[in-house]
Amino acid sequence: MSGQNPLKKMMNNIPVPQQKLKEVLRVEGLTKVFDKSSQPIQALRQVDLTLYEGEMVAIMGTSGSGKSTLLHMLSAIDAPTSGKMFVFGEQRDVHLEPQATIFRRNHIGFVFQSFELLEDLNVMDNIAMPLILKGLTNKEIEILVKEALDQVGMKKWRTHLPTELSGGQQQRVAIARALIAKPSILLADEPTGALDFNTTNDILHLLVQLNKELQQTMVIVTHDAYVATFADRVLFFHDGQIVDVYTNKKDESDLEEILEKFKYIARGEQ
Ligand SMILES: Nc1ncnc2c1ncn2[C@@H]1O[C@H](COP(=O)(O)OP(=O)(O)OP(=O)(O)O)[C@@H](O)[C@H]1O
Repeated sequence: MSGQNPLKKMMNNIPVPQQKLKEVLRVEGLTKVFDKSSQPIQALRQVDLTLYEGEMVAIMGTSGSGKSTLLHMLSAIDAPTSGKMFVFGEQRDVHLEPQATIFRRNHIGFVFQSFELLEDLNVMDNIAMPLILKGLTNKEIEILVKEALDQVGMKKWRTHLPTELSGGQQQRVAIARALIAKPSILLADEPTGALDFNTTNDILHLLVQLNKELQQTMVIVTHDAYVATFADRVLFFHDGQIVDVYTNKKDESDLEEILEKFKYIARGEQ
């Protein structure tokens, strides 16, 4: 999309949350260029974004618009080409090792479309993994895992292997694992992409419940407008930029309005 595209004009009218919320993570001028091949790819272009405590944000956008790249930058899985990152208001350089690993352990929980559970470990041990890496004692781990199993409704399945679980159950375990170390932000890349409609609903209700109970900031990348209706804000990406934002009213008009915006953005691609 060129600088003249009308989508860019909408940036002036992006609504921000009304209340004075506590800032958790902020990025300014985040840019990512993949330049290994002969033709460099600009995956993110000067993205500015603030994430607030306890909010659920959905990210939608056309394929290749930079959604996953943004999550990789926010979680310090990969480093941006340029831009600043602020953690609880303080500018931090979290993209170089060993700071990147420490930042991820302390601040980030990640949920993937394909669950990414360790196949040889049972449910309890998969959930415990971030705490083992953090060096907690066995007693501390036991208490926290028990609490997490209750939160995601997987107590009965605690000694089972991932291969003995349904997709929805595996995602419950993955969510428990992502949240057990009480991260500042949960990042989820298409968390319901591999699930059927009913299981998607179960997982979304679980995420909303945990978001409320724990005041957990969540960012969910999704292609599914229905999934986006569960969020407080929906950010629309196109060509490496946030081109629009929708604040959910949490009523029946949301789905229609999100679909409209998404269709408009997809048309802007042509
Ligand atoms: N490791 C990489 N090396 C080179 N190019 C990459 C790499 N990762 C992503 N890209 C490119 O960056 C752009 C953004 O990709 P990204 O995966 O962030 O998009 P997306 O919005 O998540 O897409 P999708 O919805 O299809 O998953 C694309 O053009 C993609 O080809």
